[in-house]
Amino acid sequence: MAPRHPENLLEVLLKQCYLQPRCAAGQRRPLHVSRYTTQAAHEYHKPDSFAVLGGGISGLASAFYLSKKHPDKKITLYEQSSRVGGWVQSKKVDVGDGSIVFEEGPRTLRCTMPNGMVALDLIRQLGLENEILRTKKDAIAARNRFIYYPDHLVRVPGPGSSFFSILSAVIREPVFRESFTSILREPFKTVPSAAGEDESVGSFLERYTSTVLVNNLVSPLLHGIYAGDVWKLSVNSIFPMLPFLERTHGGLLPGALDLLFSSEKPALERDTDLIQHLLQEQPTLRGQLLEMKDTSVFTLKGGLGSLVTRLEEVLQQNKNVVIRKDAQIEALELNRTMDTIQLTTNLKDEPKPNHAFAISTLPAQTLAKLAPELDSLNDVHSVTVMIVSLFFNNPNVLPANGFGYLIPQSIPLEQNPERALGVVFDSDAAPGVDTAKGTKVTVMLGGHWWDDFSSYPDEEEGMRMARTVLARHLGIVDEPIANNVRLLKNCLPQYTVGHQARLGRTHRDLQTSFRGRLRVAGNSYGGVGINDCIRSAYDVAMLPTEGSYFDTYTGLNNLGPNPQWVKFKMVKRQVQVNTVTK
Ligand SMILES: C=Cc1c2[nH]c(c1C)Cc1[nH]c(c(CCC(=O)O)c1C)Cc1[nH]c(c(C)c1CCC(=O)O)Cc1[nH]c(c(C)c1C=C)C2
Repeated sequence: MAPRHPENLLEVLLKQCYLQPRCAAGQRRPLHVSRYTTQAAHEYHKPDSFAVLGGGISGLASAFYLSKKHPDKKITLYEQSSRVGGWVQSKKVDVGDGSIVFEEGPRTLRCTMPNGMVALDLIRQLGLENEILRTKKDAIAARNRFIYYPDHLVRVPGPGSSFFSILSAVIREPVFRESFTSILREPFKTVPSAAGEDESVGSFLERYTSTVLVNNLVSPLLHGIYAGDVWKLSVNSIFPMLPFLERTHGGLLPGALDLLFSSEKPALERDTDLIQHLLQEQPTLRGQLLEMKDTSVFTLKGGLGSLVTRLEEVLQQNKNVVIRKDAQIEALELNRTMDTIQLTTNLKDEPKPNHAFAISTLPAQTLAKLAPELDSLNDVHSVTVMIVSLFFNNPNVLPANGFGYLIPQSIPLEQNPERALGVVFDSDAAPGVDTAKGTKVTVMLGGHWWDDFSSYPDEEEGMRMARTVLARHLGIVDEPIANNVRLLKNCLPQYTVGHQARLGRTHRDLQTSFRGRLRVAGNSYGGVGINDCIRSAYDVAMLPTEGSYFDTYTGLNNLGPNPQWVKFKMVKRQVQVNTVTK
């Protein structure tokens, strides 16, 4: 399956860029007029102070980038709770012979291009590069990934697997056998020519394969990223390369073959722009990326919570940045006379702050409540996940080692009454975080399975469910010596069919109703991972805050339907970005 971002291709680009001191600039649009460096034609508005709404990773990163780009401006970050960091939180627990870190949200970062590049650069700017703990590409967690089907762990063959091991897996394992024979049962299926309409990932891939294959092999992947339903998530938003190849080649197969063998490779223009920009701005990033080339995923000493803790520290050291915790935004509107963003808050000393412009990193539906003009955002709903982590003092409690496993949608609920999505083998996936000897695992429950639920299990019930899953699936009946349960209510936005059209409408609504004074960033729009959030913060904060184009920037400029594609061509080890393909 094609990755969401053409990582391999971009890795090639980067490697070439490392080798060449100067990356060939795109012919289509010279770098000096890229969206990151566009200069105002004339100044007509002098921003005074800026607001950032929401203190999760996107809000903190937005405030950080704004403070770098506008060192003389006052920036106020408003966070409704008493702590910043949002879903990113690490809890250290001492157990007898050492300590363990429970991640209450995301647990690792990946060096994918280009968003991972921005995250890595942020880590460097925060002075955290020596805190990085890597899981190498040849580590057991990177090599062993499992699906649970129908009643046992099945190893998914990876890129290095031999033809015979794949063949033997297909013959032996029902999950593969049923998937592939189901395609053979539907050999004369007609694949309608692409109408350009968005559809679900499931329905797109079903046209080329089968319902059984989608349920068995694709749904678990989307459980692990979005905790979402493969039949509802949008193919245009999640795997944009697939419909692009279908559209431009009249089918997925010719498109995939072309991708494999052609010297010109497609990529989203917004991504190639960013790569070129970052490599020019931060020359040392090349070396850092090279150092990470053997890394599958990484975390930080103390867990990913160290990232938000450090961001908060750095912001607090900046006298121009104010972090207001326990600050509830009650209303948000454009003050048409002053051309500013007028907030109404619960703050006694600052009930009606006025800002030259604001970046909202609030969840889409929360923003839609504050700004009814942005009603398309009401449809970006989120799912709830319960994260149950358990630590056993037996270092060999797992029947197999690896990243962990995901549970496909094809497992009927009678066989998955706990509605588990998957289990992460944390001790393998992120080794080196804990000093205590033992095994740490995390059971993820809920997601789209809980869509219609009006209430969720409490901590005790969650723990009972997780232990039942571990006993049934892995035979683990040991008593954990430490545990942690966290309910993440509405933590993962769902990019369902029509997501990009919604973003297109929101972009226009932001322009007409807020004239560029309100921009958006965060996980509701262009990606749900930490890398995506940091990239969205970078994008939105780097846009000009004054000038003739100011009114048109919303943070969604390049995220709507019909994104711009470019083609790379390698010429004498340099990269040319020169062909635009619609
Ligand atoms: C709250 C739980 C989350 C689930 N998915 C995400 C979160 C925060 C976001 C996410 N997870 C992954 C990606 C892809 C990019 C990547 O870093 O590889 C994204 C955007 C992959 C992933 N899924 C799981 C792990 C350990 C990873 C690696 C990165 C990470 O730590 O997030 C496990 C996992 N995540 C979720 C489930 C249900 C699950 C099950 C085993 C939901």
